[in-house]
Amino acid sequence: MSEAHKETLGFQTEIKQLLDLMIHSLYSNRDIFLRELISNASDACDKLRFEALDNDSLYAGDSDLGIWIEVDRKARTISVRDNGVGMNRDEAIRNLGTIARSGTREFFSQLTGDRARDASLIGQFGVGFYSSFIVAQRVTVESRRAGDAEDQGIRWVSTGDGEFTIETITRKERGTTVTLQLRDNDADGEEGHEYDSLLDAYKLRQLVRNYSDHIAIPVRMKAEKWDADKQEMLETGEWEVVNQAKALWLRPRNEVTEKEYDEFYRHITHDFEGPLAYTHNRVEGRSEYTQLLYIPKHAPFDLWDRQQRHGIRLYVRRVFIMDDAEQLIPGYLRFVRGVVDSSDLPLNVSREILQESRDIRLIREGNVRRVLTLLEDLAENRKADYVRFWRAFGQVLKEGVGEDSKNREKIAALLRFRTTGEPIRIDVEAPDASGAAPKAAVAEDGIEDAVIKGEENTAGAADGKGKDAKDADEDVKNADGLISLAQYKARMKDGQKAIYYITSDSEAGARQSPHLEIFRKKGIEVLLLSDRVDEWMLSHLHEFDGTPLESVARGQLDLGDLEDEAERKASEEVAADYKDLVERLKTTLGERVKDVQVSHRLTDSAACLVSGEHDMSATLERMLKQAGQSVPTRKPVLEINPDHPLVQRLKSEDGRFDDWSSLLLDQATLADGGKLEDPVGFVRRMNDLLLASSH
Ligand SMILES: Nc1ncnc2c1ncn2[C@@H]1O[C@H](COP(=O)(O)OP(=O)(O)OP(=O)(O)O)[C@@H](O)[C@H]1O
Repeated sequence: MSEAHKETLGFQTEIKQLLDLMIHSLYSNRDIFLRELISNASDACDKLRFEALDNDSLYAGDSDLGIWIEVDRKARTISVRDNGVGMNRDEAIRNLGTIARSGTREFFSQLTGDRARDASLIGQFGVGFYSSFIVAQRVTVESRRAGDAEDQGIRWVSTGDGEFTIETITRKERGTTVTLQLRDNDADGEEGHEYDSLLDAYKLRQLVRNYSDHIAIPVRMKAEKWDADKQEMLETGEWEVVNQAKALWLRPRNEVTEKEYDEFYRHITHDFEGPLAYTHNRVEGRSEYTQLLYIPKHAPFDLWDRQQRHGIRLYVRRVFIMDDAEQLIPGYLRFVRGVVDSSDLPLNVSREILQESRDIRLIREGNVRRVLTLLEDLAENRKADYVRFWRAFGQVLKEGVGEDSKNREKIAALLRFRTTGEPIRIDVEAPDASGAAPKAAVAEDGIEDAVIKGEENTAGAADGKGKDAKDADEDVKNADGLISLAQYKARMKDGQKAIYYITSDSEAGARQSPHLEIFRKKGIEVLLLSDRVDEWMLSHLHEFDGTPLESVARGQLDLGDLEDEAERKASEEVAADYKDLVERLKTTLGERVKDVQVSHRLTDSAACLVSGEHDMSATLERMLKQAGQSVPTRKPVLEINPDHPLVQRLKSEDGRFDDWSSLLLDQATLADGGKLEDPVGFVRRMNDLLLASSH
C-alpha cells in the first residue's frame, strides 16, 4: 500500500466514548477548544525549538515561530496554524487516534452514562485536541513534520463519529493547521446550541486573547478596519499580534493578574478548573531560576500511577526542555504542576544529566520549600481550601513523612486526621471537578453519641482549657472533622503524655474497636487512621513536637498520670486475683497466643488482641498479606477484661474451659478485623455453648 493511499481508521474505543460524551455534554464549556488548540500549537513550537538546539537545519531558515488564527465566515471555518514541529503520518495516527496513557481504560470504566457526573469526571482527564468536536462537525488537520520533505505532509480528517481518514499530501509549510468546520446551529437537535458567534471576529479575538495572552509565542489574527461605506468591519489583509507574547513566568508578579495565572495554569495542565493556589518566585543566589508552581483543586485521574507524565515543565532560559521533569519535585508532591525556568543549566541538558546536577538539586529543594510554605499558608489562612487540598492529596503528602526526613517536622504539621474527638462523618461524595465543595454527613448511628451531641464541646475543650484551645476548636469546626497534630496537642488532657492513634482498614472499623474503650471512658482523644499509607507513615513518625505517638493497640498500655494511685493499686490487685486464670488460659491457648494479660483497655468487651511493643501491627500484617507478601507469623497478646461477666465466669469454669477460651480468642480476633483460622470450629463451639446455656 502506498503511503499516499487514503486510509480510514477507527478510533480507539476509549476515544469513541470520549467524543460521544464531549459532544453531548460539554457544550457549556465549548470555548475550551480554542485553549486546547492554542496550547498544542504553542507546545509544538516549544518542541521544535528544543529539537533545533541540536539540529539547526530543522528550522529550514524559518526560526520565527508563531501561531496564526483565521476565520472564514462564509465557509463557517476557524483554523489554527503553527509553524512548530508538526506530525508525520505515524505520529498523527498515534496522537490523534489513540490515548496511550496508562490508567486510561480504568478511568473510562468509571464513566456512568450520567452526563453531568461524567462531564465533571472528564475534567480530571483533560480532553485536549478532541474538544474540537464540541463545536466542529468536521476537523481537518494538515501537517508536515520539521525536517520532512514537502511531499511527506499528511491530512487527517474526522467527523468525530468513530473513524478518521489519513492521507499523504504535499504541504509547503512546516507545522500544523487545524481547521474546524463548525456545527450548524441547533445541531444534533440540541435546541439553543449556536455556533455562529464563534465566527464573530471581535468575539473570537477576545477569546484568543484570553487563552493566549500568557503564551510566549506570538499569536496573530488578521487586522480589521471599519469600512464606512459598507458599514462593517473588514479585514485589512495585515496580520497583527493579539497576545503579549511574553512568557508569563518571566513577568514581574505585580504585573500578572489572577486571571492570567489562572489561564496559564489551564494552558499547562488542560484542567477544566483553575488552580487552588500558586507560588511564583524569582530565585537568585547559588542557583538562578524562576518557579511558578500550582496546586490543583482536584486529583488527576492518574494520581496513583507513578508513571504519570504530568508535572513540572523545565525551561532553560525560556527554551522548553522537557515535560514532567520528575527530578524537580519529589514523589510526595507529584500533584504540583508548573514551570521552572533555569538560568544556569546547559541547553543540551538530558534527563541523565538532571539526575546528577547540583543546580537541579538546589531547584528541587527550593521547590519543596515553596510548596510546603504555600501549604502552610493555606492551612493557616484558607482553611476550607486546605481541607479541599487535604481531601484530594492528603494521602500523597503523607508519603513525605517517610520520603523526606529533612522536612518531616513541617510535613507532620500539615497532616490532618479524623479523630474520636469529632463527630462521625461519612463521605457521601468525593471532591469533584465541578468546583462543588466535598460533602460530608454526620452519621446518626449513636456509636459516638456523647461526642455527636456535644459537638460544641470536643474532648479537651470540655475541660475548660484556655483561649488557645478554644481557638483551636473554632478552627476544627471549619475543618470538616479533621484536626492537626498541633490541635490534638492543644486539646490533650492534663497528665497525658502521648498522642494516641489507632489504625484500621476503615474509619468505621477504627471507631468501633474495643481498644478505644478506656480512652472513651477517660475522655482521651484518639486519632483514627485508615489510609493504606498510614502504617508506613507511622513507622517514620515517632513523635511530634516532643510528644511521642503511641498506638492504642500495642504493648503495655501505660496511661501514666492519667491513672491515679487508687486506679493503679486496684489494677494490681485485680491482676493478682486473675493470675491463675491467666495461667490457665496461656496453657490452654498454647501456641495460638504470645501471652495473656489482664487488660486496662477494656470497659465493655470481654477481650481484645494487642501487638507486642515491637511487633508489626495487625493492620499492616493484613495489608502485606493482601499484597501477596510473605509475613512472619505474628502471635498476638490476648487481653481479658476482668469486669466482664464472661471472663468472671471463666474463673470457675471447668468442664468447657477449652471451648470458652477458644471462643474468647476468636471473638477478639473478629473484633480486631481479623480472620479466623478455624471458622467452622468457632461456629460449632458457639452453638454448643449456646445450647448448653439454654438448658
Ligand atoms: N499543533 C500540533 N502540532 C504538533 N503536534 C500536535 C499538535 N496538536 C496536537 N499534537 C499532538 O497530538 C497529541 C495529542 O494532543 P491532545 O491535545 O489530545 O493531548 P495533549 O496535549 O498531549 O495532552 P493533554 O491534553 O492530556 O494534556 C499531542 O501530544 C501532540 O503530540
